[in-house]
Amino acid sequence: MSVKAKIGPSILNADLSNLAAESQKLLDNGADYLHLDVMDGTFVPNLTFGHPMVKSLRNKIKTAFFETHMMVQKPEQWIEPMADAGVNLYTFHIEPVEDVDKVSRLVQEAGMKVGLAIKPGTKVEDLEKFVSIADVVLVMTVEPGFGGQSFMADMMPKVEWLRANYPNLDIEVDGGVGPKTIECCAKAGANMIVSGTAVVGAIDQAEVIREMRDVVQRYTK
Ligand SMILES: O=C(CO)[C@@H](O)[C@H](O)COP(=O)(O)O
Ligand SMILES: [Fe+2]
Repeated sequence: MSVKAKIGPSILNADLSNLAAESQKLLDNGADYLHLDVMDGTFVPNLTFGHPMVKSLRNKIKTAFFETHMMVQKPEQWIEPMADAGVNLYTFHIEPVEDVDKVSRLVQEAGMKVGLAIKPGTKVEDLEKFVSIADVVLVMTVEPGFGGQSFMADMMPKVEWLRANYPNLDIEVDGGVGPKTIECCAKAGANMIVSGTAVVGAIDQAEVIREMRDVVQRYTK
């Protein structure tokens, strides 16, 4: 296996009125990348922010790696604006998309890496046919839409299956991940860890990030 352990805090439950400072604090505390949750109120029953907010954040934070987790019904609609906003990794859900290959190509042509996400109810086999075009696959460990939910350990067989079949693939987990659930994710084979509440709400963010990275590193060696 030659994948790197990376911790990407989700800023969903941070103080969004103070997004740049909250994001910079996470980076200063050791975050490897920022996970920006974009929700359109249709694909999921919640609404967050779009490319204008991401672009404003990019103006303040020049070099960090930005992932947008696109919980939207029409991911093809936001490719150009998100590329223009300075997004590095454009992760979209395959469920509402008719032609995943085509949308992935458009993401690449716009200069971003491709992330493909599945909801808890989606079989890993549905993702398998697109793995070759993906830079990252995201296995959701909660129903998308809200931060602060409980981790679904029953999603781990999907991660195990992906790791067994794709030793060098970047496999991300998202939802309810923190110090209590990290071992389970790392053991299954996840190497990109999204963590919202557990990191953002921590008294010592640096310690929580370090602790989770250490656990993942033990399994990625
Ligand atoms: O995409 C989502 C939720 O839909 C996530 O990124 C969560 O927002 C992560 O937050 P926690 O579950 O870690 O609090
Ligand atoms: Fe997310």
